[in-house]
Order: sequence, then structure tokens, then C-alpha cells
Amino acid sequence: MSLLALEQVHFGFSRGTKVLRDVSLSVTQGQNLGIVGESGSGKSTLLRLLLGLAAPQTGRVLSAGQPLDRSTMQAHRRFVQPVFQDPYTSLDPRMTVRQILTEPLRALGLAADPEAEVLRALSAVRLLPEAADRRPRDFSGGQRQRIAIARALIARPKVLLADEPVSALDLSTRASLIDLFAALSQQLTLVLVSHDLAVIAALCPSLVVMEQGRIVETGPTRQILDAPAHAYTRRLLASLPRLPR
Ligand SMILES: Nc1ncnc2c1ncn2[C@@H]1O[C@H](COP(=O)(O)OP(=O)(O)OP(=O)(O)O)[C@@H](O)[C@H]1O
Repeated sequence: MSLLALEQVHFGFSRGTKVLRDVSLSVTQGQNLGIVGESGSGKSTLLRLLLGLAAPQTGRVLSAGQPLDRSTMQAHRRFVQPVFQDPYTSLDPRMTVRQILTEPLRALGLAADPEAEVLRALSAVRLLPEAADRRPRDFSGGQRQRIAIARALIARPKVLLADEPVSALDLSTRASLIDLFAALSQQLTLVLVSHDLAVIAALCPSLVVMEQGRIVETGPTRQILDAPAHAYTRRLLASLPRLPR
């Protein structure tokens, strides 16, 4: 089942500039999708369109098979949740973790038992219930990213869109976050932008390669990494960190 799709999408921030050109892709349930491409190739912009934070000039965004518009946006905001790169700036330092986690429930008008949802989300990211009473400054970078993931999970989304979610963390913290994303992938589908091919290979069976706003290659990750078909992909692989074998 296609959870999210882009159909022949074109997007630019101003007239005459093209950031995404004729982009079509589909996010299939249970099939994590990795997105790679050099800096400025349009990866973050693509995630913004999938989140519904920007709309294409031409082409369509589909959410659970329905075109994304005013009537489907509310359901979409619950269906898809983001995790950003920097856990230091993405959490409001004045709020307790409980406030951070319940805020999306309020914004989305979800009539769930907030305390039960907070405990469920903390447990899903392997943090103790006591974390709810503390503030972001009391936590390490890796723990803060777990709080950001818990905030994304609180509305029970089907898709997590993650933009470089582990690149601000040290190596051992990275490994434990990759384990967490792998566990979460049992319940939801991940769309992951990363420069780190080891992270992509560990989590995403499918891969999209972008160059200057276009998708130049797409298919099974292992196949593309082993035998890239496009000259750009070969150059990109040569320039990125080596993949451990
Ligand atoms: N708000 C904006 N206004 C104008 N141009 C923008 C804006 N945001 C991004 N761009 C431009 O759009 C292009 C794609 O940017 P985007 O951030 O999507 O690339 P990216 O592949 O995610 O890059 P990186 O890997 O460096 O994060 C770039 O040329 C960038 O300068």
C-alpha cells in the first residue's frame, strides 16, 4: 500500500528557480525509503512537500492515496511526523518533556488520555517515565533526540520523515539511535535523508538518489550501492563515507 506519493512534482521557491523537477516517488508501507544526494539537491525540500509544509507548483502529493489539500491536511498531519537533525534546537528549553510531548496532542485535537500517551511514547523510545518531569537541558544529545522522536510518535503516525536524524550525535549514540529506528520500523515506515550510507544501508531497503532536484536513480539500496547505474551515483558514492562491509 502506498502511504505517501509524489506525482510529477515541480517546485521552486520563487518564479524561475527550480528546486524539484518532475519528481515522482512512492513510500510503501513497511518499506523504509532512503534519500541521498549532494548538498542542495533538494532532499529537505522534498521532505517539506511530503510533510505538507509546502505545495508543489505542478504535480500532486498523495497521502494515503488521497490528494493532499485542505480537506485531507488534518488527517495528514497526524499520519506523517518529522524528526529533524538537531536535538538541541528542536526542543523548547522552557518546557518539560511532558509539555513537549502533549503539545502535538493538543494541536491535533486528539482526545486521548495524555498521560498514558506520554508514558507510551517515552517507553517506545526507551526513556524512563521520570523523564516526563524534566526539561531538555537535563538530557544528553542522544536522549534529546529520543524525546524528539517521542514527540513525533505521540500522534501514532504511520510515517516518520527524518532529516539527518543521527548526524549531530557521536558514533556510539548514533548506533543506539539506529537500533531504535530499526525497532520502530516494525510499526511504522521511515523516510530517511542522510549523507551516511551506513545509516541508510542499515535502515532502508529502498533508495532514491537525487541530483539538482531530479531523481536520477531509484531501486533496492543494496543493488544501487553494489552497482550504481548512473554516473552521478558513482561519483556520489565515491565522495561519501565508506560503507562498512
Ligand atoms: N527557503 C528557501 N528559499 C529559497 N531557496 C531555498 C530555500 N530553502 C532551500 N533553498 C534552495 O533550494 C535548493 C535545495 O535545498 P535543500 O535544502 O532542499 O537541499 P538538500 O539536498 O536538503 O541540501 P543539504 O544536504 O545541504 O541539506 C538549494 O539550492 C537551496 O539553496
